Amino acid sequence: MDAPRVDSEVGALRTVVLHRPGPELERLTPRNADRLLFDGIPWVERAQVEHDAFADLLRAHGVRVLLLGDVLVEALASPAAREAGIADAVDERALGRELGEAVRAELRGFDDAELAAALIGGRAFAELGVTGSSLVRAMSAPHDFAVDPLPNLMFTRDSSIRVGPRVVASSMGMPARRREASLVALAQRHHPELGVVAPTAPRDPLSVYSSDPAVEGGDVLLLAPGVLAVGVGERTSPAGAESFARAMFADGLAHTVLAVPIAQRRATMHLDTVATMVDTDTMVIYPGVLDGLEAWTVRPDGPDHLDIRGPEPFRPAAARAMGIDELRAVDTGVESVAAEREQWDDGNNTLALAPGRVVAYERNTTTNARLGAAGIEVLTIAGFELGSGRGGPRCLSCPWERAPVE
Ligand SMILES: NC(=[NH2+])NCCC[C@H](N)C(=O)O
Repeated sequence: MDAPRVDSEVGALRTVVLHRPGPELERLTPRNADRLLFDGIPWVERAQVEHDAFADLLRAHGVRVLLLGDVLVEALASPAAREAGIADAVDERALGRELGEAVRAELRGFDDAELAAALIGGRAFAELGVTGSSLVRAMSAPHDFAVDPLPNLMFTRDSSIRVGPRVVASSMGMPARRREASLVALAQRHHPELGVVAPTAPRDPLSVYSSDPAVEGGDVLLLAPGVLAVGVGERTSPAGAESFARAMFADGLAHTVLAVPIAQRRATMHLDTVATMVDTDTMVIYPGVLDGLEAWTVRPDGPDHLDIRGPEPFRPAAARAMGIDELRAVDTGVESVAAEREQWDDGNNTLALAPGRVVAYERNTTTNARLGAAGIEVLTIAGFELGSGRGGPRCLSCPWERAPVE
C-alpha cells in the first residue's frame, strides 16, 4: 500500500489527526494561563462540544478523523512506547533524581488509558501516591504539577508536520509545548496502523525526524507540491527554517522554501495566523501584513550549499516558485478594525477541505463574507471556547492524507 501523502494545503482532505480537548484544559488557571499559552480560561465541556461539531463536519465531508487520544492509548500497548512516554514526562531537573524515579515507578503501574491520560493531562503532586523524603515534594503546593499538562495538544498542526509521505516531529519553540512533539511522534510511530517507522534512516519513505532548532507546524505552509513557506518569528527561528529546508531538500521533498519573516508577537505567533491557502492559487491574508509580507527564496545548490535570494515581496516570490502567474489574495478589508479583530480570532486560519472549500470560525463574519464574495465556499464552526488558546481550524488539525491537486 502506498504511504499516505500530503503535498498541498488544499488537495481533498482524506484523513486528519485531531485531538479532542479533555482534562488537560481543566488545569488552566489565571495564574498559569500565560505560561501555558492561553488567553482565557476555557469552559471545557463547551470546548468539547465545539470540537465534536468540528470533527462531525469533517466526517460529513468524507474525511476520516483520527483522534490523538485514541491513537496514543493504542500506541501505548507497546512497552517501548510506554517507557519512552514516561521518560519524557518526568523532568528530573525539576523533580530531582529520587522523586523523579518515584514518579516514574508510579506511572509504570498505570494501565494504557490511565497512562495516556496522565501524559496528556499531567499530574499534580496531590494526585500522586508518592511519599518519601523529597525537598521538592515538601516545598511544592499540592496543586503544583509533578507532570506538566499539555493543554495545547489540541493544536495538532504545530507538533508534527506531514510533507509528502514524511512526518516531521516539530521542534517546539515554546517550553510549554516541547513535550507535545515527542508525545505525538511516539503515538504515530508506535501505532499499528499509522505505522510510522523508526527515525533512523532519513531516506525511508516514511520516517519521523526532528530538526533541533525550533520549527513549529503552524509556520509551515505547503503552497504547492515542492514549494513550502516557513514563517520565521516567535516560534520558528531562522536556524529552524534553515535546517528544515535542508532536510526537505536532502530528501527531495521540496525544491523551494520561502522563509517569511513575521512579527514576534502573540497575535502573529505562526504564519498561519496571518495567511492560509484557500484554493490552489489563492490565499486569505490579513490586510495588516498583506503589502509588507516578504520572503527569502531558498533553493538547494549542490549537496550542502543553499542558493538564497531576497528579501522581496512575498506574493510574487511565491507565485514564481509555484509556477503560476499570480498568487491571489482575498481582500478582507484593508486596514479595517474588523480585520484586526478577526485576525486575533483566527479569521485567517482556515482549513481547506478541497480547493475553494474551507472551514472557518463563524464569528469572523467580515472575513467569511469576503471569502464568500471571492468564490470560496466557507463552512463554519463555533470557536468560542476552542479559540481561547488562539488557534483556528487549521491549527486544530494535522492533515494525514490529501488527494493530489490537479
Ligand atoms: N498553528 C497555530 N496558529 N497554532 C495556534 C497555537 C495556539 C497555542 N495556544 C500556542 O500559543 O502555541
